[in-house]
Amino acid sequence: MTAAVTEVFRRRAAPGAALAGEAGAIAAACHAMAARFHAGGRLLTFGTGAAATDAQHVAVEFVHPVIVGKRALPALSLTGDVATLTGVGAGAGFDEVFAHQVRCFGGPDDIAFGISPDGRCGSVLRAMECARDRGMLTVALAGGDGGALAGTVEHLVTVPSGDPRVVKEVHVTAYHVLWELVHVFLEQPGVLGQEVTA
Ligand SMILES: O=C(CO)[C@@H](O)[C@H](O)[C@H](O)[C@H](O)COP(=O)(O)O
Repeated sequence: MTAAVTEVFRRRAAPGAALAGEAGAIAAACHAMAARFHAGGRLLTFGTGAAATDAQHVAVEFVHPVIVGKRALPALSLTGDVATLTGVGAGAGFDEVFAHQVRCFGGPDDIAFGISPDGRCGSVLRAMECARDRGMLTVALAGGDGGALAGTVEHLVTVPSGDPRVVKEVHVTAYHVLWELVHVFLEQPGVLGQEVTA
């Protein structure tokens, strides 16, 4: 293999290892998400570009688990309705496309789950501000230092890479891990009121 090919594979080694430093943040996020589901809350997911379909992937993992026998949990992606996205975008600007839906659908027991590889996506940030104002739990996946999301959400999981391709690839692993750990906590409701440590 040429050095260039080797380098491409080196950057993609072990997504789980890339998240090792985030274990505590992931566990805390899942514990808080499980508590919201236990209380009857729902998950609203969003992101732009490739993260829009990641948001849909996250929602279907919860609504229709790929692991047979796991409980279905209420989740809705805010990225799939073209009429709403284009209507709100044209009328209020693209930064409002998720915030408007959060205001319509989000309640205080719910969870806002945003994905932005650079942590600076305006529509994700606006939605998180609205979600926080409504008392929703705010959880985000980002990359690098987390960008502006770092100061905006309660639970941030960030992939320590400056390469957006690697960040996006590791995000898939991150949200599968998040889904799995939410179920671990939900299956032991006694731990939902306790402090969680990694
Ligand atoms: O998502 C893709 C393609 O992978 C891009 O086309 C797109 O411009 C951006 O990366 C996405 O909109 C994500 O942006 P951001 O959340 O990192 O600001």
